[in-house]
Amino acid sequence: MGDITPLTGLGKAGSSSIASVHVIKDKVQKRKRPSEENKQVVSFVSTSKIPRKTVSGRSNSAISTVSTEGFVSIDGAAMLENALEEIGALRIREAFLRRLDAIPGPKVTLTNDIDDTSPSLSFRFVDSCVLREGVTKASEEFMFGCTCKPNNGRHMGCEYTACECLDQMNNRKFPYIATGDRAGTLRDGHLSTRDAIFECNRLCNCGDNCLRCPVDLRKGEFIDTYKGEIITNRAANERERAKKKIKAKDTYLYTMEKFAEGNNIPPHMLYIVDGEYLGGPTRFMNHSCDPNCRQFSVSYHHGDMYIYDLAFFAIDSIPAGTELTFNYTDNDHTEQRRKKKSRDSLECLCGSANCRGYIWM
Ligand SMILES: C[S@@+](CC[C@H](N)C(=O)[O-])C[C@H]1O[C@@H](n2cnc3c(N)ncnc32)[C@H](O)[C@@H]1O
Repeated sequence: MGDITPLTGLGKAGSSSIASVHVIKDKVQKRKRPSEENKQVVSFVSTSKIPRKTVSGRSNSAISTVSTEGFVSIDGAAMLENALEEIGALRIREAFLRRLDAIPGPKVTLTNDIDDTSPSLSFRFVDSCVLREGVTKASEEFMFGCTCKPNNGRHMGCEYTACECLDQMNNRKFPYIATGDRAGTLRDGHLSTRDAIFECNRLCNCGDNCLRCPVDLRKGEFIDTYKGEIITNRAANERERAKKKIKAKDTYLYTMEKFAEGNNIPPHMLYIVDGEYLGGPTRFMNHSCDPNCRQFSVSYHHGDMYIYDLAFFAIDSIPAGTELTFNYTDNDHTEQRRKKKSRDSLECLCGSANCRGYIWM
């Protein structure tokens, strides 16, 4: 993607703050489409490694002085400034919590048990992607649904049938488990692949039970999709350049390149989801070299190779309170290892035993 390296995962800038997404176990309503509605309850914990930021943008360290008696003395003006900063930070947090409360569906909470930094208020939660200038979806006219019998005479929808929606899937196998304890979760056979998932859509004939209705965070469970502004490659380059100028480190760009190779789509034609300013809870998910989630590409419009869902699934059973992570560069380990350290290399702070040292080189 121009002067931005195409990524299977997230962006490429340097490292700074690390807010993270955690699971809080809760029941999720039975709903039809996993990647749109069966979002799990998550909480955020900021594990920021950057120095404390103040509302005024100045460091607090400049306003405390150590007296000869060895006590910390703070003058009146500095105390006032400190108090105002605290109030400002509190207001930001309260405003952010109000935004979290307003997210439809299961409760999302935010905690920061590492430091006193506040989340940015220039970020807003959205429940679906926002298409920006130059980005177009494939026309609905080209959308088609399957011709399976409603619920296939049972309660399972159209799995294990000649469902046309599976035509684009490797080996034509329905990717979800239909019955038992893990009903609705991704099959182990699929979890170990990077294969895209093609699902039924509103034009399909198969009925309401076709898809999944998970109730807990089990292995293979759908978590949520990555949401944000969908922008062109050119716009993404411009945004990256602007960020470089101000030395901003965190990156939230996610390139939709799953179907590029098979369809000869050149990098400059690809769309990118930017979750920095508009996004969902998964925009806070950090990278880990030993992740518990993986992103899968899920498509409903079988003719649209540019826009699809970036859906996260648990690749293990995840106990409540565990940070949700995924591998930003996934299968690119070998390629990453071949690369040399550069200005854009991002040191990995995941702390896992098999940490490869860098998220990307
Ligand atoms: C999508 S954001 C993740 C959420 C972000 N930490 C936040 O607070 O909003 C991606 C950025 O987080 C940071 N990050 C995520 N995982 C990291 C890791 N394992 N080591 C170092 N930095 C990480 C990097 O700066 C990266 O560009």
